[in-house]
Order: sequence, then structure tokens, then C-alpha cells
Amino acid sequence: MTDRFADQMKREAGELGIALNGGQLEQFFRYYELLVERNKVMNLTAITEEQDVVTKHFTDSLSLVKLMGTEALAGKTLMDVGTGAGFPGIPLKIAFPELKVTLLDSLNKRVRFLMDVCEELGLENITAVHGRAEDFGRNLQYRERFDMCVSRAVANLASLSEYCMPFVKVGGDFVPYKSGEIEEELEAGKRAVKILGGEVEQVEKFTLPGADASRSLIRIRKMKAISGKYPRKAGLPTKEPLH
Ligand SMILES: C[S@@+](CC[C@H](N)C(=O)[O-])C[C@H]1O[C@@H](n2cnc3c(N)ncnc32)[C@H](O)[C@@H]1O
Repeated sequence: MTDRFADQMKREAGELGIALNGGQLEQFFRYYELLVERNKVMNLTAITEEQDVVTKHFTDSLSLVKLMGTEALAGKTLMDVGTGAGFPGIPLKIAFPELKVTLLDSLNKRVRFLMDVCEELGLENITAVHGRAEDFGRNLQYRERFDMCVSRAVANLASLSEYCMPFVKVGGDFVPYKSGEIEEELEAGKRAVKILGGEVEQVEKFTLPGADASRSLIRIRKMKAISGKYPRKAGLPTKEPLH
């Protein structure tokens, strides 16, 4: 691991109130190496420059603590829908080893990559599963079983809520990671959130170190059990978003 990598990772995590030890820094660096290596043969990410990976993938993923704090994450169950190359789920798992994480993606090649990463990094209590959120959300092994569901760069709020809310226990939280101006999307998605038993509780806007682009985390609390009608069959949440 280079000093530059360790310094940047430590500094940016530190600014979030997360103290990473040497083993965790090694895990982040190995993850970065695997990402770049495997990206040569499969499409995992457009961001490959070391400093950008740290800020735009790792630190961005860890920003969940801005909303939830660090204490609230210990020992919780977390579902990451449409995790792709593992964001935000894997950085959260590295930083908070006691989290119990499930990574879900509809592209099997990516899921195999995630399994390799978990094995290489020696991560425990984390599983990567292949399938669509609309199907898993109906499976009783996953339905309303998680304290938290997170998702980054997968769909607009209305569609994404139908993907994610079914996984969250009553009293738990769904937290979408969003970029840019979100007011319109929030307005358009509010009704879907309500239909699915949720309530928008807080919006945390922030910028990443050294960047101007606006990022947002939305905390949506699950207030009541979801109707058996949802999620609708695969494809419908994006084709005909609830409104
Ligand atoms: C743009 S990528 C984002 C990946 C990662 N969350 C990130 O922020 O880098 C979107 C991912 O969502 C997955 N995806 C899209 N629709 C899905 C669905 N209905 N169920 C599960 N995964 C889905 C895709 O396969 C893809 O890997």
C-alpha cells in the first residue's frame, strides 16, 4: 500500500469521524487493486484513478455516517440494492466490521466479483446475491428483514423506493444516495414513498473532499408494513413508477 493512499483514506474517513486501523486500510487498498485489475476485463467502474476511487467511491460510500452517526451502524443488518462493484456496501462493511451486509445485483458477473472481493479481504457476515430487487423483495427470507437498505445510482426515487422499501423492517431506514439537484425527484417520489409505508425524515446535503458536485442522502423511515401488492413484477417499478 502506498503512503499516499493510506494518508488520503485515513484523512477522509477521519473527517467523517471514522478511525480506520492498519488492517482496514490494507483492506481498502486491496479492494482498490482488485477493482482496477478486474475492470480491465469487465465493466465495473468508470472511476479508476487512485485518488478518485478513494473520494468518489470509498468516502462517498462512508458518508452514510453523516446521517446515521457511527454508533447506529454497529451490528445492524444492511441491504445494498444494485451494488454493482460493491458501493456503498463494501466500504461500509470494511469500516464497520460488525455490520451484517447483503449485496444484491442483477448482473451475475458483478456478483462473482463481489464474492471474490469478500474472500480476498477476509470479510465475514457479508453475502452477495444475484437477482432483481423486485423478485428478492417478495422472498420472505429478505422481505422486511433489514434494519437499513441503501442504494446508489440505480433508479429515480419513486422506482427505487419500490425496489428498496420491501427489504426494510418497520422502524428501519431506507437511505438512497443521490447526486445533483434532488428537489424535483423528491417531490415526484414522495407519494411512492408514502404508498410503500415510508416517510421522508431528513435530507443531508454535502460535497465530497475537493469537489463541488452536490451529493445528498435521504433518510426514509419505514412507518408501517408494506402492502402485499409491492413490489410489482420485475420491470414495472421503472416502467410505471408509482405516483
Ligand atoms: C449504475 S450501477 C451502480 C452501482 C453501484 N451502486 C455504484 O454506485 O457504483 C447500477 C447497478 O444496479 C443494478 N441493478 C439495476 N436494476 C436492478 C434491479 N432491479 N435489481 C437489482 N440490481 C439492479 C445493475 O446491474 C448495476 O450493477
